[in-house]
Amino acid sequence: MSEYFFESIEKTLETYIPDVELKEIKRILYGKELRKLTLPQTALDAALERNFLLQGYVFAAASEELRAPRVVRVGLIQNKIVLPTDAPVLDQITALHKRVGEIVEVAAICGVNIVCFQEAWTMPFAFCTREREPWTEFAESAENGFTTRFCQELAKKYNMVIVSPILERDEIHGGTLWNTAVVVSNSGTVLGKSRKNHIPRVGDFNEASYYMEGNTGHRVFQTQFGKIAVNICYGRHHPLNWLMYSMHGAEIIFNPSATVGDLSYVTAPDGSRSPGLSRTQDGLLIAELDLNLNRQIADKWNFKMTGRFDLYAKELTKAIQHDFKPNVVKE
Ligand SMILES: NC(=O)NCCC(=O)O
Repeated sequence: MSEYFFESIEKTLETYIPDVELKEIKRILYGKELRKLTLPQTALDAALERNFLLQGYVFAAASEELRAPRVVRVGLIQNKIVLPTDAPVLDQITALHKRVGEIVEVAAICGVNIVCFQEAWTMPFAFCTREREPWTEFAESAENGFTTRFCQELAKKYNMVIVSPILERDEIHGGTLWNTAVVVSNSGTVLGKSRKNHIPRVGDFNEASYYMEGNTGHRVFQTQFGKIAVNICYGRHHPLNWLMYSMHGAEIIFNPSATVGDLSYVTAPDGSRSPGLSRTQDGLLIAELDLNLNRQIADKWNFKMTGRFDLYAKELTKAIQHDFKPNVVKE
């Protein structure tokens, strides 16, 4: 019997569920059925030839009288490693640059304005091995490392903002390691970096000995295409982490990850989401977003107005004290 590979939830649903039920299932799973983005034939051909999936969806917003639509295209790239993990370190990094570079070229044909690579994209996902060498050798300077310079070239060439999550070596602070997303402006300038705030300590996903807890807070980057933030991987399980990026004004929050599931998707403030890519193949997922949807949904649900943040700020300040007494009423 040939080996069975689970490709994606969507593929399985589309293969086995009749159309009428499928429509309803998709509505429940995705909030609403998103329109597929019409992509240029040259891009579709190039993706086929370069052996990666290419999909695109549109997250529309209602038209407004006083504001023009603020449409931006974002791209998310997922990719396998190219060379075996015992190949020379620089060869592994260079091969990944080449692979991701050819996907970015297709993103450019599709008019992507901001592209985000996966967590620690220049290396095999080694953080769950607990080995030191050679993995720490993949760490680079966020400001002028080999990979950042590569991204600066791409950003300039394609007029695209690039979110490049790497293992960072910070020479200014004694060569310490961090899990960092470098944000490169479409001008090619390094806008800055944002470090992973929460480190998983989940069984073998114990990354604490590889890098330190981030100290860049909830930084938001003002780009030509909108205000963006990066909540790296495990940080997604911490609702306050999302909240704080939003408090600082983020309009798009990227969540680059290296994990065990099929989790690469795009979701909008109205709760709708795109399908994910394949669990086994490289891919580029594009979403066309009208950023006006952010305020429309904020006005509809009033979460910021009803959030009672003052109340929580006071309660949390008390709750973190060592002598905190939980507010429990007993008979
Ligand atoms: N890399 C990482 O943070 N993995 C944690 C697992 C997850 O958040 O899915």
